[in-house]
Amino acid sequence: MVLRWLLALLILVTFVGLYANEHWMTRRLALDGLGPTQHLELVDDSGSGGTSKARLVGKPGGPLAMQCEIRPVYQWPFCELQIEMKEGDLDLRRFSHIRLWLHAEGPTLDKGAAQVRVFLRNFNPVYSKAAEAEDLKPQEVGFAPGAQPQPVELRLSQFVVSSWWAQTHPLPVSLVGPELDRIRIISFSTSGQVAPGTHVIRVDRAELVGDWVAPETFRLGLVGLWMFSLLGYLVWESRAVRGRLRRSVSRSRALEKLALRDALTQVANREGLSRALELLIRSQGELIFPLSVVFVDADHFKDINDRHGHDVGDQVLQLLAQTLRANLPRDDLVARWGGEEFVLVMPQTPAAEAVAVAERLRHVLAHTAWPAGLSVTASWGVAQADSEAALEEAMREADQAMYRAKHAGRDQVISASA
Ligand SMILES: Nc1nc2c(ncn2[C@@H]2O[C@H](COP(=O)(O)OP(=O)(O)OP(=O)(O)O)[C@@H](O)[C@H]2O)c(=O)[nH]1
Repeated sequence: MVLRWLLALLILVTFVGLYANEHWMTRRLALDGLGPTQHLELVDDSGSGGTSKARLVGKPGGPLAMQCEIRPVYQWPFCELQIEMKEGDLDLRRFSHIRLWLHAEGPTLDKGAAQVRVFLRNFNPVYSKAAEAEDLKPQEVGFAPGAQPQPVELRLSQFVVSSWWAQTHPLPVSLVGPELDRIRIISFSTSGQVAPGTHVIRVDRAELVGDWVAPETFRLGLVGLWMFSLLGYLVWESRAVRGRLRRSVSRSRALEKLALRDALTQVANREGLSRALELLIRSQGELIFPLSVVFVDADHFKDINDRHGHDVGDQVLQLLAQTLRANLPRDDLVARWGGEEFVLVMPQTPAAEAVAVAERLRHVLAHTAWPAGLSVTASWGVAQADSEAALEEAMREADQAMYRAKHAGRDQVISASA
């Protein structure tokens, strides 16, 4: 469930992120010639021997507007509205576009729409020694604002170094191309082939636009996020699988323990006895021999069931098992062989010693307080095994000895060797 929510969240983050990167995560810088950072200046060809005249028009607080009287005195007459960066040059590599709402009017030589040139002037100590406007490398794009829908969006990569400037400023090959890292002046100028007369250039709005995070980088980040999440999921999943495995192993061990124990008497069952013997032989080897096997069978147990009921019979079996278990050393094994029959396995015990133990147990049974005031006795058969190979035979002999005890009148111990 949590996983589904996380997946839904991840998909949401991806879509919102892509949309935000496209529409909201943009960097903008208004070029308005206002404030302490931008300084507005008008330049015309009077500095180059011409007589063209530029002046600011329009209301204060309104759009930047320049009126220019072009007079064909200087060879390349022009007027230019410059926005100078007063507090440090602009690194335009952080932007991708310049967006312009521009208006231009005036006579043209070809009767077409009035043209404007947009300049990005870059400072570089290699060629900007005097730091005058003409020493800044101009990179330009020219177009007729009236001939296209507004705003006009120019990619910064469209700007090329002005050829007229390159001719008078020979540069090493490494510097001949556009440079956008230290833009000091952004300007709007009349076209290079301008007709004499009155011209107006109005900048209703201008802004530099860039991405906070480049779309390629952002998408790469999203791919990284998905990969990271997937990796996290795989780690989490493999841990969960290991946890489940651990739990199921401990559950099956618990079940195995249950399967090896007799449910009624809580001592080992036949399978449990055989596993315990295997373990004993594997860990102790021949050290467990001589080993004695004792078969114990409750006497007249059917009568107990018949006279007092099955429940009392069960209680007798439980008490018999507990009494045997409680009166034997830890190393000795007690198991229910079936019905009212039990087996005792005594490592490092010769038959004579086992007979003595069985006798002692027989006396304990005689003094035990049985349910329903019963007196419960048992018949005992003892046999000795001297090696692993002799174990099965010893079991058979002990069983037979126990039957001999039954036939001899019950409530007694008989050794196979007797
Ligand atoms: N209450 C109870 N009775 C059981 C259980 N398992 C076996 N019995 C009963 O134990 C009785 C064993 O009877 P027999 O094999 O005739 O042996 P016995 O009556 O003890 O006679 P001897 O062994 O010859 O002394 C049967 O009646 C079985 O039903 C058990 O788990 N609970």
